[in-house]
Order: sequence, then C-alpha cells, then structure tokens
Amino acid sequence: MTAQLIDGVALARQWRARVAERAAALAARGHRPGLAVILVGDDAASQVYVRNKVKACGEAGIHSVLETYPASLTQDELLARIAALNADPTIHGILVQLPLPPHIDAQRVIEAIAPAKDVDGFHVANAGALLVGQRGYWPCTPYGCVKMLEHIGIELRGKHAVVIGRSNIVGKPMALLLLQANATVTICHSATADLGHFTRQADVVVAAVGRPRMLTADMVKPGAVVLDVGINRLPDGKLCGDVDFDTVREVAGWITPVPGGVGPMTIAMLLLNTVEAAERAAG
Ligand SMILES: Nc1nc2c(c(=O)[nH]1)N[C@@H](CN(C=O)c1ccc(C(=O)N[C@@H](CCC(=O)O)C(=O)O)cc1)CN2
Ligand SMILES: [Mg+2]
Repeated sequence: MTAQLIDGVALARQWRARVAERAAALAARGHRPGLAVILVGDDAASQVYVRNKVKACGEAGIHSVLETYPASLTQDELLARIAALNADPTIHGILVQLPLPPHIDAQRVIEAIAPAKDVDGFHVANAGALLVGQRGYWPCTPYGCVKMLEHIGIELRGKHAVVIGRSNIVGKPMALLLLQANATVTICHSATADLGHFTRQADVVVAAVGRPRMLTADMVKPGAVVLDVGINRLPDGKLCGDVDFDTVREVAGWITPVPGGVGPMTIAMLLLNTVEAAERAAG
C-alpha cells in the first residue's frame, strides 16, 4: 500500500481564497484587515518566512506592515514597538518572528502583545483559552494540522493520536486540539523510552521534533495518518521532515510531504487568524 498524499500547497490555496473573500467583505465595510510582522536579526530562514507571510497577506487583501530590526535591538525597544502596535487601530494582528536573539526573552515579548491581536496564538491567555476550550487564537501550525485532518475526513473520536514533541508552539497545542476532537492522545518527547512502542499504536502521528527522518516505517501502524511538522535543512542544502518519507509512505494511509505539507498551511492559518481578528474588532 502506498499512502495518499495530503497536499498542503493545494489546501492552503483553498484556505487563502476563503480568507480573501472575508477580507474583501470587511474592506467593503471600511475595515481592511491589518497584520504587523516583526523580524529581529538576520536569521536566513526567518527572512524567507516573513517575506512569504507579507506576500500571502498581499494576495489575500490583508494590509501588512513588515518591521525589521538589527539583532542589536534591545528588549525594551521591542516592547515599545509592540505597545505602539497594540494601540494602532489599523493593525488587527501582531506577530514577532521566532526565534529571537538570545538577549531577548521571547515569552516576555509574546506576553506584551494584546491577546486580541496575538494571531500566532502564543500568548498565555490564548494558550489558556485553548486549554479550557474557550474562544481564542490557535497556534498556526497545529491549527493547519487540524484542517488537514478535517480535509481527509478522518473521524478522530476514539482514535489514538501520538504527538512527538512538546513545544509550546506545536506539540502541546497540537495535543490539546486532538483531545478536543475526542482522540485519545499520547505526547512523546526526547525523554520517551521506546518511542516506537507508542507510535506503532497510533492511528494519527504528528511528528514535531526537528530530527531529520527520525520516524521510520517500522514505527508506523499500517494505514495510519502521518503529519510531518519537521523542516530540517540537510548538509546538502535539501529540506527534509522528521518522517522518513520514502519508507513511511509505503506503510501509512495518509502522509504529508516536506516541503509542501504542513508549512504552507501554517501561513494560511496565520491569514485566517488575522481576518478573524479583524472581524472580531469590526463587530
Ligand atoms: N512567530 C512565529 N515564528 C515561527 C513560527 C510561527 O508560526 N510564528 N513557525 C516557524 C516558522 N514558520 C513561520 O513562521 C514557517 C516555517 C516554514 C513554512 C513553510 O511553508 N515551509 C515550506 C518550506 C520552506 C523552505 O523551503 O524553507 C514547506 O514546508 O513547504 C512556513 C512557516 C518558526 N517560527
Ligand atoms: Mg531567548
């Protein structure tokens, strides 16, 4: 059996078109959605991601402002910029691209963003809202994974989902979203003994560890859905996921590629959260 591919590029395109319709409807009422993107430092990958975000905004009819600062920017200077954007009525979403330079406390910066404008869903108020099932903003990568699972029509109730990774931006929110969909959820991480013991029981595996091709075919139950959140740059410059795609695709029922899987959905969900924030502000 060869797994069916979940095409993140095509699904993201569909979501971006839906966002564009909602943005146009808001603009017609005089409420053009606006996103501020802040980049500190010169991380090459981050530069690509913020450029892609700004471009995607333009295509969806979302106004965007890109603020780039040198790595020498102080934390207080960054906090002052966020305070100004919090007070700017033309801006509905604010995101600070991660990672930040080491002299800046990322969590302190995230907590400075008004929760209503935190379209990354990283603020503790949004994390708490997800935990207790209240309305808030969901982090874009796990949100994109949920949309992919909905798209393939898998019923999660009673299924066993294994999340590999426990970061605040992917692993933990992913586990909570799967739990909300009535899956039985196991979180595995770097200290998990015998990872394969867990993943072999999984109907859904979400790999978000940042270790190239660590999930191999012998660790996957035949027919399972495998979502690969990893984006690893190999020494030869090629990109690969956390999943050993070529072998796992022979066992899994569904699989996401890297590139072209979860990554494009992350940006589509950022746009969705931004248009949602603008709708909420417009009333
Ligand atoms: N403030 C944030 N910082 C970071 C986030 C985030 O959601 N908010 N996530 C990641 C980076 N990221 C978005 O910011 C991101 C990474 C990758 C992709 C993507 O589409 N990747 C492509 C491949 C791109 C390439 O060639 O390098 C793919 O998977 O097809 C989108 C968004 C960390 N920081
Ligand atoms: Mg830091």
